[in-house]
Amino acid sequence: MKIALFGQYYQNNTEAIVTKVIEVLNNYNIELVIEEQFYTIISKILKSDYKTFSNHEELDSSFEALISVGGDGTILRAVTYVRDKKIPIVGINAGRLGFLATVQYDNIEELLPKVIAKDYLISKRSLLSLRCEPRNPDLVDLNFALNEISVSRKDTTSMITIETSLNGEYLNSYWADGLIISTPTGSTGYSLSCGGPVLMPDVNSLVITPIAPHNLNARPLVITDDTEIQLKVSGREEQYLVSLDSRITSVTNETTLFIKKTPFQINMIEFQEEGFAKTIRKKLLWGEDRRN
Ligand SMILES: NC(=O)c1ccc[n+]([C@@H]2O[C@H](COP(=O)([O-])OP(=O)(O)OC[C@H]3O[C@@H](n4cnc5c(N)ncnc54)[C@H](O)[C@@H]3O)[C@@H](O)[C@H]2O)c1
Ligand SMILES: Nc1ncnc2c1ncn2[C@@H]1O[C@H](COP(=O)(O)OP(=O)(O)OP(=O)(O)O)[C@@H](O)[C@H]1O
Repeated sequence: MKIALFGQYYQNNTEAIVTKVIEVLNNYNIELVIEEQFYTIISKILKSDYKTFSNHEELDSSFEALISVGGDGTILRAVTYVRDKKIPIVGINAGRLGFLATVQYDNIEELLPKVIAKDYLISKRSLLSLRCEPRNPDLVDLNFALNEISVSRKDTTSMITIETSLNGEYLNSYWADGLIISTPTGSTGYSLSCGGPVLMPDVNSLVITPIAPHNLNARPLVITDDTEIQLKVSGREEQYLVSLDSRITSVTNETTLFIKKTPFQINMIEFQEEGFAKTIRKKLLWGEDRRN
């Protein structure tokens, strides 16, 4: 059995986490294949040599899982390796919030054997893809997002106007700092900070959330996830920013954006004892209100 390991940083707890992961996998004779740059930064703590991978083409369905060591940002990056290959992803939280990275250091010994035994649930996560007209060379390869695709103003304090249509039907022109098109997974990220609703991860919906809209009646809107969203941005500056999760690029005002669900989903490993409801209580602190 083969498992991939991915991370981006080496900090205080990296050694403890990686050592524990290797110890558990060794006990089960699992072949570990480590992402090349992560391998370089953790090589000083490794006691043997490992095979590496350096791009998405080197991962395939022969991998039983990918372990991401870090925070949510690291999981978002891990997704760019996994893409449509269906390799289940499990995140060990070495960061701050770790909303998507649900395994804590103390649970590694208990939960990793469950990954090996496939004793887990798969939470299927939808993603968004972006098509630009005219074509944008920056957005040819990595044109998908697990959390959200957003547009926002660039090099100006002026608002932008985002003319928005759904399946070709005009919806609204948002006059705002920007607009977020969020997946259910992303609903607890940027969209939530801008007043959007929390969606359960498996609902077939997307959320359109304006960022600081000056049309005060503009509110976050939940739409079905088979909708194609078309955006046309105008503003004082020639360019605006488009983000796909943590990645960002500049786009000119003449560009029309078409956003829709990708044909593939990401398989997130979910343990019975660490479901979404528990994550909301723990990480969004819903459980802290003890009045009832
Ligand atoms: N004002 C905001 O809340 C804001 C602004 C920009 C980006 N973001 C989020 O950050 C993501 C990019 O992550 P990064 O690490 O590059 O940026 P970052 O370093 O600014 O971290 C963003 C924070 O958002 C949290 N986060 C990310 N995805 C989440 C999710 N699905 N549910 C709950 N929390 C989540 C992370 O744990 C982290 O604490 C974006 O996809 C976006 O959702 C949030
Ligand atoms: N492999 C790692 N080992 C130790 N610490 C890490 C590792 N990866 C990430 N961290 C710590 O977590 C921080 C955040 O990591 P990352 O960018 O993956 O997540 P994030 O998007 O900021 O989300 P979160 O709030 O969940 O940490 C890093 O700055 C670092 O302090």
